[in-house]
Amino acid sequence: MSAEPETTSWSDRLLGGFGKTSERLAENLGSIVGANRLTDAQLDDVEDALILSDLGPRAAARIRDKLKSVRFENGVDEQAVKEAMADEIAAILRRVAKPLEIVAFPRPQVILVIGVNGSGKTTTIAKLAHLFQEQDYGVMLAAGDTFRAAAIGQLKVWADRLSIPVVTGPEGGDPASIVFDAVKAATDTGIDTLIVDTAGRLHNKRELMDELAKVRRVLGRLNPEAPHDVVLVLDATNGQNALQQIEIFKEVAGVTGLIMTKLDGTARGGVLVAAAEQYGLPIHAIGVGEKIDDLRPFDPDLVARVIAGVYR
Ligand SMILES: Nc1nc2c(ncn2[C@@H]2O[C@H](COP(=O)(O)OP(=O)(O)OP(=O)(O)O)[C@@H](O)[C@H]2O)c(=O)[nH]1
Repeated sequence: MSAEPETTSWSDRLLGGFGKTSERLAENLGSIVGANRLTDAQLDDVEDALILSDLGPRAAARIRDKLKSVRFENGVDEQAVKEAMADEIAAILRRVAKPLEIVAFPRPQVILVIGVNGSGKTTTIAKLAHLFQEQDYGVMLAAGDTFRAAAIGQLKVWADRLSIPVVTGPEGGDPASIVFDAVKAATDTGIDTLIVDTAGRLHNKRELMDELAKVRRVLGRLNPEAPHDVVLVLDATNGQNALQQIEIFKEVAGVTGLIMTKLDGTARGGVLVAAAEQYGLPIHAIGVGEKIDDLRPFDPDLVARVIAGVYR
């Protein structure tokens, strides 16, 4: 039970983070009262509220369908409907909640992190590194985003702060050669996981695809299993555009899992549920702030209750 205070504060941060999302859902839901079943009109209202809260048409239709058969023993009211919604949102999220685990043998486990510029990629890499450090894993970073000098500098700053090694090259350098050096260094020094930053030039799909393909080829030469994970970082404030990014990066980079950031301060947190329902890709963690410990593996039941506005 020693983890209790930490868990509590994370729950509080989640509550703060998803506050706007659950407020939006409550606003759209309005007041609902009735006998033991939701009427068709009320089910329509629930479905609309879910869509307006960015949960997406598929998740909204699924939840509507499930709520149709729910019998509310103590009558229909807003709280009871929200509780029932929380159960169904949790069912959708449980299927995809999957923490990123270090299991590769031989080490290192190579994690490519991809995402458009500004999605929170670099910060997320630092937060992930911190999470792994907390679990006593040896972590190394590689600055594979050589497109912008600032990206390299930012990664170095985080590595210094966390006291972990980082392999960098010059601006405009070949990402594949940096990744090659990094894997060699990580292997030689017994590092458990190498987290690789990559460029996020979505407007030039061909170039990005070629670059990632080259990184993969080079990795494959050193370790046929690498990269073990290709994690797409998404900015929740982009709402439905985040879903389009999944579509494109799936095609370009073979995404194996997602991390959604900036769930704090946005009313669009419902997009997490839309992504889970629509793509079924593992969701490894969520970010609810700029601080180093603002990223955690996500607890689907807790997040569902926070979104539905029934936590506490
Ligand atoms: N509020 C909030 N801000 C975040 C979160 N994650 C990252 N940020 C901020 O978002 C901004 C962009 O994050 P970066 O990590 O630089 O994003 P990037 O995708 O690497 O972008 P470039 O460095 O431009 O390639 C920074 O100001 C971060 O502090 C989050 O979960 N919540």
